[in-house]
Amino acid sequence: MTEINLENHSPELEALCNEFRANNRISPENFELYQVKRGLRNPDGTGVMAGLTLICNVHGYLIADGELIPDVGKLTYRGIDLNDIVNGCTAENRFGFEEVAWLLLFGKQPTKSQLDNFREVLSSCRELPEYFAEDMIIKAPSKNVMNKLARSVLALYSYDGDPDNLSLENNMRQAIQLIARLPTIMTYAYQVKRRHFDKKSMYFHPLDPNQSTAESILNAIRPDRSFTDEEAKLLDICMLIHAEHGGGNNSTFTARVLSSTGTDIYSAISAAIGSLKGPRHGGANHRVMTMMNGLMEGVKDWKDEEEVSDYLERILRKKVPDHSGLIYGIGHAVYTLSDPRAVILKKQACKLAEKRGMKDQFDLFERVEQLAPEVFAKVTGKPKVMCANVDFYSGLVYEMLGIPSDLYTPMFAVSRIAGWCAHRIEEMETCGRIMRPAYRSLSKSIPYVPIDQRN
Ligand SMILES: CC(=O)SCCNC(=O)CCNC(=O)[C@H](O)C(C)(C)COP(=O)(O)OP(=O)(O)OC[C@H]1O[C@@H](n2cnc3c(N)ncnc32)[C@H](O)[C@@H]1OP(=O)(O)O
Ligand SMILES: O=C([O-])CC(=O)C(=O)O
Repeated sequence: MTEINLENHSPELEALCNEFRANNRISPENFELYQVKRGLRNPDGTGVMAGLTLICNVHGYLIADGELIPDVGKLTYRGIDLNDIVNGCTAENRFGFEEVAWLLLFGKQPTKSQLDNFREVLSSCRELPEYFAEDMIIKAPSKNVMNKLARSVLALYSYDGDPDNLSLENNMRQAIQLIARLPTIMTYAYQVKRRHFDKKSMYFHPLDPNQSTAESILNAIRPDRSFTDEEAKLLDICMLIHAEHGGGNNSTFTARVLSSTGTDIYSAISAAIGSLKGPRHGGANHRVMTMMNGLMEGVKDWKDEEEVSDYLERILRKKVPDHSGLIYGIGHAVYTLSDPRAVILKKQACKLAEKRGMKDQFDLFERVEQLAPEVFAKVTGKPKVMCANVDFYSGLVYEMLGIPSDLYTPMFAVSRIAGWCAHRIEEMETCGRIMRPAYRSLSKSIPYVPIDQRN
């Protein structure tokens, strides 16, 4: 008997893959033929309507006479414009992430005393269960912090005295604890990754209960624990604009799909983290920076639009690593003319770049944002209104804030957990039916062949 060598590119593995290729072709025309909504998208690109929500609205286009008309993007949390939340918190010079988490979970802006109370509860829940860090994080390091977040969230099930109780009260307790603990898990996982894989020092600074979530993250990742109020407030803005994006984004939908089965919160949230890690979703913020670093090296004159366009064309033609053919940070399933979060981040990135002497880098990002749609149209022959999405400028802001690249996508997760929890609870409290779409089968009936008659 030949042993199967499972090493990458081994002839045996290649033979197995060829077996798969020979028996698993579905031609793209079949999607149209059977009216299957590839990617759960209608023929005009809009999403298939899969649910009702009170939590958020994502507006990116208008429909007039059955035609999709591109529009300026608008994002509202519980009916309130995201820009107004950011401007309100900035004008009052206070942190906003905790307030947004309350708004998303409970449906109304908190009063001052409700907010003070909620902040205290969150900070009292930040510590991890006894021996959790030792057993789940330090003893089993992961190269990837998102992977460690997902595994840790799943492991929290075993530390919960009542993990499968689906009452609103229990879901709410678990949600609040998860929102508070995920940043702690993230910073511990990062320290362990640094020590184990990067051979650098690892430090676990004590938590300070008086700090906001953004401050506690900076406290945990800076070797000397120092940061300015301005830096913490900017990180807080980054967190609140990533906190929620409707029920249809892939990770939130994942959390809702799992929740619709009646599974526990830890299973649903760890699956959502796995979804967010993907480079077409939250993982794009990390890929944007890798892509831009490649572009900075590959383009001699950053101001030369032709040279930048040529490089973007090479990306789309899959000639540049990672050979995905994607210009990361550009395009969106809903937004057309603009993603309001990218607009906010761009403004912050520009301000910070001027201060940090990184204006040339910022200008190059802006050039890519402007050129990408026309290069896309040239290469695909399909003109498309596309804009920078939330992931385009976030990595640049994080880099200028001294946040390590290992934490770009995890920062998204520790923010979005507020939205995931709100949607899980909404799914369980207001829907109550298992999600179960259909797949059209293209297989034909064939007879079973006894093993000694097969060739
Ligand atoms: C937090 C977030 O998730 S924000 C999004 C983060 N992701 C990225 O930045 C990755 C780059 N962008 C993309 O891949 C896409 O624009 C997505 C995933 C965001 C949206 O994808 P879709 O909803 O399928 O976009 P849309 O319907 O406009 O796409 C039409 C076609 O253009 C392609 N396309 C869209 N954007 C890009 C891009 N930036 N680079 C290359 N091709 C693109 C799509 O892959 C799709 O190709 P297909 O017809 O061969 O399947
Ligand atoms: O809505 C989407 O498809 C992706 C997105 O921007 C998000 O989840 O923030």
